[in-house]
Amino acid sequence: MKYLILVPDGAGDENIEKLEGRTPLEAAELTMVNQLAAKGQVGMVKTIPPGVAPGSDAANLSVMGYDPSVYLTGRSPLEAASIGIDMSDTDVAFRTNIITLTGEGDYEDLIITDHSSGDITTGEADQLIQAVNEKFADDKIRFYTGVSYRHCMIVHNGSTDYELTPPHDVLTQRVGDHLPKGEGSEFITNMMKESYEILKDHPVNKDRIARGLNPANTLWIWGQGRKPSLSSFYDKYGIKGTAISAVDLIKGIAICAGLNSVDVEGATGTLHTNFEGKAAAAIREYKDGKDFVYMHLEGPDECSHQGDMEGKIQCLESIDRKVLTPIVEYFRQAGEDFRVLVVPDHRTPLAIRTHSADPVPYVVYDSRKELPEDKNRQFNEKSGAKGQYFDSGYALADFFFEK
Ligand SMILES: O=C(O)[C@H](O)COP(=O)(O)O
Repeated sequence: MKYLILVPDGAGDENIEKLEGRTPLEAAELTMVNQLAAKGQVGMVKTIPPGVAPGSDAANLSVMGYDPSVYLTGRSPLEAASIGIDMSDTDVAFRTNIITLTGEGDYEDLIITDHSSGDITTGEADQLIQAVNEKFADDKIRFYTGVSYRHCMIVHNGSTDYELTPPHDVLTQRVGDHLPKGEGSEFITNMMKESYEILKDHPVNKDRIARGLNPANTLWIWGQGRKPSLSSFYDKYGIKGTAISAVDLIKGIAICAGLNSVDVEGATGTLHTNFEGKAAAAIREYKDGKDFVYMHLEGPDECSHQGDMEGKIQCLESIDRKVLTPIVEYFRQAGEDFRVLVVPDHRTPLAIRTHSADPVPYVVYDSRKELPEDKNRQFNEKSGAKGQYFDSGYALADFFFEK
């Protein structure tokens, strides 16, 4: 028996007037997932518990079977595990985006324009992180390079008691309206402000500007937390698995849960990721004896943050055609019994360009127990609303992995 959980990050959305009232999941040509839906179960699941911020940290923990209210200590500590940072119990990890600010005048009057600095390459970002460490690193603070615009700051004997804002939640807004708050947060604000002076004229950014790309001209610090402690996935479900993702968050969750994590060349976390390479990596894992693959694709979420509706639909179609289809075809050709769960981790409505905690649709298909075909059963919000509702991602995971 083989299991696949495929997560198109942020794929959930709202009815869109430009799509004649359809959602991107309805408008996209999703041949394979809707073929599975027609002979499988479709419903809705609330991946974000009440009172928890709707981020991919909480949502993917939930879908993987872990209650975020219990296990989530913060986003950055999970990413730190993937980066290879051995956090002590007194360390605090802070997610450190390098973002694009635009405008003139005081730092506080600049505009938060791009949380991803135009999907800056990791190689470029690493040069900027080196410059940041030259300025700020000491025996208490150090920055570590992650993936693209996503990095990590470790503070030894740090505090987590600050109110910090994810930059993708406040795009197009004024810096001064979203600076860190809380006792002792001044050191974070000062680093963010000073980083602008270091980075805005850095050669990497002069080159990016010359190429018409968004510069990565300031640090934006958030997502803080202490070292996580997840129970073993194998102890929970009795199967061995692998996570395949471009981003440290998913790799980190997998590592903390005792799952394998596989890197794929050309996996970028964007609309232009190596879809085929990710599918091929999953098939290799199954051939190598793994029972389960957690396949995460960040692209739909990033398109939503950029307000790119066409890109989101294109990304959803690529995931269906270039990732899900070859894996299902492998199962069928290999004569494997298989069970597939396709579920967004959360909604990222294009209208707000950030996450919402509203329920998302799921498809569960089991090759051993096909339902009578009903082509009205589809992978989207309207069809899902007619099916079984799960009040948590981990309840859905328990259902999905039940023997
Ligand atoms: O900062 C990031 O990695 C993403 O923009 C945040 O969105 P996510 O929580 O859906 O990954």
